[in-house]
Amino acid sequence: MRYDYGWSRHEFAGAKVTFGTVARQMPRFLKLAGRMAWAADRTALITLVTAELLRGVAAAVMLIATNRALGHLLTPTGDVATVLRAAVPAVVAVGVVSAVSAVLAAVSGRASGRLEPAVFRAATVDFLGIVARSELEAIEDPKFLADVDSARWGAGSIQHVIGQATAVLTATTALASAAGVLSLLHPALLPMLLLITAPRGWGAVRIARRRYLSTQAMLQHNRASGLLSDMLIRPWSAAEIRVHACGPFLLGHYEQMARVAEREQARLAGAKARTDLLTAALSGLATTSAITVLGWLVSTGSMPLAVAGTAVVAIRTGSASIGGLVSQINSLYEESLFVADLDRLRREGHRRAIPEGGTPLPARPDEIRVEDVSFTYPGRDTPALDKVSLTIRRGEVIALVGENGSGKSTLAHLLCGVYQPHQGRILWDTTDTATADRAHLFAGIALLAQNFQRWSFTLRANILLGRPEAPATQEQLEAAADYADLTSVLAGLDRGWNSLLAKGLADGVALSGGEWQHVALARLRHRVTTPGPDGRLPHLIVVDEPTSALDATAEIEAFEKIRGLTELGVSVVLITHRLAATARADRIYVLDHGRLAEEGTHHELMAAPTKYRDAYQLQAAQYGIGGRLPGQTTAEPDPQEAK
Ligand SMILES: Nc1ncnc2c1ncn2[C@@H]1O[C@H](COP(=O)(O)OP(=O)(O)OP(=O)(O)O)[C@@H](O)[C@H]1O
Repeated sequence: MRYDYGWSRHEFAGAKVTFGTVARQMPRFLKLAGRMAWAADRTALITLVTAELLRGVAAAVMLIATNRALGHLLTPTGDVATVLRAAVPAVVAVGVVSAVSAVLAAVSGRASGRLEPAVFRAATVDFLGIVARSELEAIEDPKFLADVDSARWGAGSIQHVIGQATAVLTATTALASAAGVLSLLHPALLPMLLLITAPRGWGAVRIARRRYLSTQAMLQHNRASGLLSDMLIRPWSAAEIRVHACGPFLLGHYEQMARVAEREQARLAGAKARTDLLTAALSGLATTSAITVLGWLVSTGSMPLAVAGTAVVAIRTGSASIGGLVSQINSLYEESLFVADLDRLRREGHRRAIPEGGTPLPARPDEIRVEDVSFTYPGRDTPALDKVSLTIRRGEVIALVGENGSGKSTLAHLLCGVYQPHQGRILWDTTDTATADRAHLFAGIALLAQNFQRWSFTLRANILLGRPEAPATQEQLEAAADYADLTSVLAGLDRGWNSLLAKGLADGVALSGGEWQHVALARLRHRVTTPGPDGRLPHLIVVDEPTSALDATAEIEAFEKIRGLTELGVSVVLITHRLAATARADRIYVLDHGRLAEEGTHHELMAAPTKYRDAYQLQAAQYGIGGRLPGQTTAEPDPQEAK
C-alpha cells in the first residue's frame, strides 16, 4: 500500500534544525507567544511575570541571608547563646523569604493555569482561521497540509512556551543571584558551577532535537494511520468493510504502521537513555572535581569554612537553577521548534490566503465570459482545462457535459472563484475576476456541489448555512422547504426543524441520499432568495451533479425547480451526465479532455454527428423509450419552447 512507503517517508529527517538557528529565532517566537498571551489574558500575564521575577529576587535574598546565618554559626564570636542570638535575624529572614517564595509560586501557578488555556484557545482559533481563509489550491496541496499538521502541534506548544518562558525567567534571575554571590565569595566557584551543569545542557538539547526530528519525520505516517483507523471505525465505510471483508486488510495495515511508530518510540527511548547516562557520568565527574577543589581550598586555608558552607549551598541552589534553566531552555527550544511551524504556517497562510479587497464586481452582471482559460492541478502534467472559452448571459441555463475527468467540476470551481485561472481570464461584464474583490465574487454565487456539505447540525442549521451571515425567519425556512419538497422529509422527523442530522450523535437521525439532496436544494433556494449583509444576491447558480441520488423523476423535477430560479434573473450552470436535463438548457458545452469540443443548443448538437448526439442516443436507448428520456414529454424538447 502506498501509505507504507510514500506516506511514511522521513521527509524532514535532513531538516537543518540547529540550536543556533532556533536560538536566533527564539525572540520572534517569544514575541508571538507574548502577543497572544497579552491578547488572551493580560492580567494573568502581568501577574505571572511579576511573580516569577519576584521569586528570582527572593532566591538571591535567601542566599545572602543563608550566608549571614552561616557566618554567625560557623565563625563563633562568643558563647552559644550570643552566637544563636546574632544568627536569629538571618534565620528568620530565610524563613520569611521561603514563605514569600512559596506564596509567589502559588500566585504564579494560578496565573499560568489561567493563561495557558487562554493562549491555547487563542492560538488554535488563529490557526483554524488561517487555514479556513486559505485558497482551495493551498488546502489541496500536500506540502501546505503537512505545514498545517505540524502547526497544529505548534498551537498546543505555544501555551507551554508561556510557562517555559516564565520558568526561564525565574531560573535566570535565581542563577544570576547565585552567580553573583559565588563570584563574591571566591572566583573559582562560578566556573565550577558551569562545569557541573554543562553536560546536562548538552544532553538535554540533543534529546530535544532528536525528538523534534522524529515527530516531523513521522507526521505523514501518523496522519495516514489516523486515516486508516478512521476508515475502520466510521459509519460511512462500515457496510463495505463488512460485506467486502476489508476489516482484516485495513487492520493488518494499521498494525504494520503502528509497529513502525512503536519502533520509532523505542529507538528514541534507547537514544535518550544513552545520552542521559553519558550526561550523568560527565556531570558526576565535574561534581566530584568541584568538591575536591573546595576541600583543597578549605584545607589550605584559602577559603574560610563559612564561605565553603555557603558555597555548597550556593552551588546546590545554582546548580539546581542551572539544571532548571537548562531543562526549561531545552523544553522551550523543543516547543519553539513547533511554534516555528505555527509561525511558518502563519506566513505561508498569509501568502496563500484569499486576498481581501480588490476591484468591485457588478452585483448583477449581464454576462460572464470565460476567455481562453487553462488550469493545471499541482503535480499534474496535463491541464485539467485547456483554453476553454464560453459565455453565460443573465437568466440563461448553460449545461456542461462530458466524460468523467473532462474538466467540468474544475470549470465550476473556477467560475465560483475557488480556483484562479493559470491562463486566460473570467470576466463579469468587463471586470476581470482575477483582481476582483473575492467577497463580491462569492456573494454572487450559489453552489450546489457534487459532494455538497451534509452538516452534522440540525435541519434548520443545514438550511440557514446557505446564508449564515443573515438572520432568517421561519417563513423563509418554510418557503425553502416548500420549494425543495422537504415537507415530507420534515413530517418524518420527530423533532422537525430541530432534528439533529448526525447519525453518530445522541438523538441524531440519518437521512437517505435523496433526502439530503432535498435539504441541499432548500439550502440553495434559501441562499438565492436571501440577500447578504451588503444586500447582494447570487446571480449565478453552479449545480454540479448533486442529484445523482434522486430517482429519475425526482431528478428531472429538481432540475426544473433549479431552472425555475432563472425567473429571479439568475443564470444556471448545470453539470450532469443525465442528458434529459441538459436538453432543456439554452446552450450546451461539451468538454473533452479539458478542451471545449462542441457547443450549441440541443437541437443544433442533435442535428450534426456530435459526441453529444451519440451520448444522448445511447442514454435514450438504455431507457428504451424511443429517444425520450425519463421526465421528458417530447422526444427532443426545444429549449426555447420550454422557457
Ligand atoms: N484536486 C485535484 N487535484 C489533482 N487533479 C485533479 C483534482 N481534481 C480533479 N483533478 C483531475 O482533473 C481532471 C478534471 O477533473 P474534473 O473533476 O474537473 O472532471 P469532471 O469532468 O468534473 O469529472 P466527473 O464527471 O468524473 O465529475 C481529471 O483528470 C482529474 O483527475
